Amino acid sequence: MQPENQKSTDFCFTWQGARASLNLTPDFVAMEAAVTAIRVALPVPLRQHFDYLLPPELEVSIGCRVRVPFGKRELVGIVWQLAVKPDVSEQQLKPVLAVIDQTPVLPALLRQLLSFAADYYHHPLGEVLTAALPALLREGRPLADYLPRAYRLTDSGKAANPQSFSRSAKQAELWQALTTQALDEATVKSHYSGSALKQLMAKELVESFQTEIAPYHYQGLAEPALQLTADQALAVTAVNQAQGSFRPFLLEGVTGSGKTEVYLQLIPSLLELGQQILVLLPEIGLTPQTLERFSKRFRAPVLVWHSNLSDGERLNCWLQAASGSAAVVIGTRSALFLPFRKLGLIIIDEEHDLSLKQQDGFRYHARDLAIKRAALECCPILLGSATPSLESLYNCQQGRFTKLTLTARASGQAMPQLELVDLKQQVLQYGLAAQSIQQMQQQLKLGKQVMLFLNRRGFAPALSCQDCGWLTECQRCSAFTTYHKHSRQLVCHHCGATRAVPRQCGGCGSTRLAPVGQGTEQLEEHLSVLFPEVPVTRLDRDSTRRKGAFASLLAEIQQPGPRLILGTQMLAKGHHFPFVTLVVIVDVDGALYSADFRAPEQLGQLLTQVAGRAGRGHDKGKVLLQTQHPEHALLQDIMLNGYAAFARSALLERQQTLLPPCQYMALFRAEAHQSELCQQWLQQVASYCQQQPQVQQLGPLLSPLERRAGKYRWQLHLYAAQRPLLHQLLSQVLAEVSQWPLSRKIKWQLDVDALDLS
Ligand SMILES: Nc1ncnc2c1ncn2[C@@H]1O[C@H](COP(=O)(O)OP(=O)(O)OP(=O)(O)O)[C@@H](O)[C@H]1O
Ligand SMILES: [Zn+2]
Repeated sequence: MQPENQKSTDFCFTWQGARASLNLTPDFVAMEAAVTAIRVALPVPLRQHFDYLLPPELEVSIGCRVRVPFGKRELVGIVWQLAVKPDVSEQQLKPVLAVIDQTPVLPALLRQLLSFAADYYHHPLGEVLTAALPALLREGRPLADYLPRAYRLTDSGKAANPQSFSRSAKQAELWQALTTQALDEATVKSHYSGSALKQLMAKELVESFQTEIAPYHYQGLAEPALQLTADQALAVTAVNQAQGSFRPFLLEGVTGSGKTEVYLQLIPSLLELGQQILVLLPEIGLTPQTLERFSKRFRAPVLVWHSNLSDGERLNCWLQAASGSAAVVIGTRSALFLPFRKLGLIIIDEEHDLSLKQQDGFRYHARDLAIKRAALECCPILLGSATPSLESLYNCQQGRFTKLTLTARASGQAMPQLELVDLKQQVLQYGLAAQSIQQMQQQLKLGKQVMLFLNRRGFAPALSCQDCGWLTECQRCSAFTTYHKHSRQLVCHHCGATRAVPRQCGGCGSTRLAPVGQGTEQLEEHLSVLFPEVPVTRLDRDSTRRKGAFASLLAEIQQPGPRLILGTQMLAKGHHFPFVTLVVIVDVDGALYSADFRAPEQLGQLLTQVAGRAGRGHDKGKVLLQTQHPEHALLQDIMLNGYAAFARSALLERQQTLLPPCQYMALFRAEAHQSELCQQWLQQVASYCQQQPQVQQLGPLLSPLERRAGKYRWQLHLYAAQRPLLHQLLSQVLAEVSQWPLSRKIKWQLDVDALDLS
């Protein structure tokens, strides 16, 4: 019989045993004389292969890191293919300098995912790799350096005479502790003297050794689960039944319907099996509350992953995912590239959120790649939202996703009542209608909280001259500069340029400059005039800049008692505000007439999400929507029929107008100081693309934000009914583009499934 402890070491994570624990295919090949070159993925933004000679004394597996010469530099890359016929002549091949890993750091499944991503987004593999590997691994130190260490007595340590420490109590204390057991690094650091350790090691009485990271042991629920509603129970059963197979689900649950409880109840059965769960969130801001809810529920390690972690913390999370010692990882976009040992389920909350798509460099959509990952892992994936994207709804319609619905709030509370406030011919007080102020007063008097939504940070969108009408503009962008009263600056929200507030008008020299329009900073000031007794909490990018500020402002809101909460779209994202009974949407009119075909969808989502913050506790909620256009079809539709019906008709419209998600799209962008160069370059792309008449073109067009940071911006849209057709054309264009001299004079990008058309 196998002893118990040996069984558990089989599953333990050591780099010697990493191949087994990372589930790798046996692609280790001892290099033979016949092999010509190996292909290495390097972290450089170039669309080409990099082949190297492997000196006969070196051995390497696919997925291992190697150090190679690159121009005058040395780079750390990942072996991607063995035994390739090199792209260059044998004389030009340079040799690999060193092999860093004995066993792969990138398992086969992840390599497959990254290759897919590089192909799909037509992005250089090297940059895809950079997004996927923690920074410390890109530095090229052996992994063993990062594994946890522990301390134990050497043979002479064991034989040491206790009397010999009589002059050092601290050494005696540590030695004594080590006589009973080895101690891990963290324990030694927190409980014992560092210098005592150093001295014991110098005397060769104590030695350090590398320890293993073991898979987690699930110890059950830490708090009782809630009794599910019938809808919730159906959803949980459906996803549970798909365990062990790839199946995408969309959970469309109205705000406050208890989607999180569904996520929580899917997890225990997977933890029993030792599987891991990835929870993707669109924003860092949502990780603390989700972490709290998940770690309170399970006696199993729940980790977070986001860009605010230090390099060391990220590597730690990466190692724990790889070793199976992390049970649940809650993370933003790039968590989808973690090397889980056994992934059993992926959950994406707020799946409609645009932040799930990376908007610079490697422009991937975390939702779409997560679906690919689930397919590779053979596990279910659950996308949750109160306002699903038209993409996901379309996938349900096409039978690719299974739709699950939660139609009512879990608390039994009715959905908030929506009311349009017509601003025409009204005298407003600080941008608020008399009716809004009166209802705010009423709720505050009752001790309730009121939330005001205004999607414009700063004091005012611009300063204007009261004599000649001159407005403060950014010198580098086609945009006005926002007046920030607190920091006494004009800030461009597009390029970030700041300058001191001018004393005089730039047109006529008058000193009569005044703010135009209202931002959150100004509304905050006015609210404390209107309601001097009531505390105001403002949540926007400026008020949450300081580390920890966001969490402490959220904590304020969780306190009962009258309060005014004011903020930008930050407020709309998945937060649970139990004491808010009234939401006032101060101004949406700017968003009603946008040229972007996605604008109505996004506004519908935003309004529904903001409205969904009302009435989540015991008291019923109400939403006031202030507008100059109460007759606008979108507002009427949302108000009378709700998001689900609105989305259905929006999708129909996309079908009729041949727009995504009913068509596939890609966008070329060009930027340069000279506008004509961009236009010319895109024209060249457009002409080339004409060879494929089944791909429709729109443009080249000047982007809605014509100039940013001094550069003019143009775009060319491509649409096709069939994805392969579009992608084949894109590959052909990209091969051409690299040979055009003009390509070096401008900055260009390709954005597949572009969401940002600004
Ligand atoms: N079955 C249940 N019984 C009682 N209360 C529940 C149940 N499920 C969820 N709740 C409670 O309902 C509230 C709202 O749940 P939750 O925050 O999960 O909603 P949500 O669907 O994620 O909302 P949103 O989309 O607005 O973020 C929470 O306080 C939660 O504890
Ligand atoms: Zn600017």
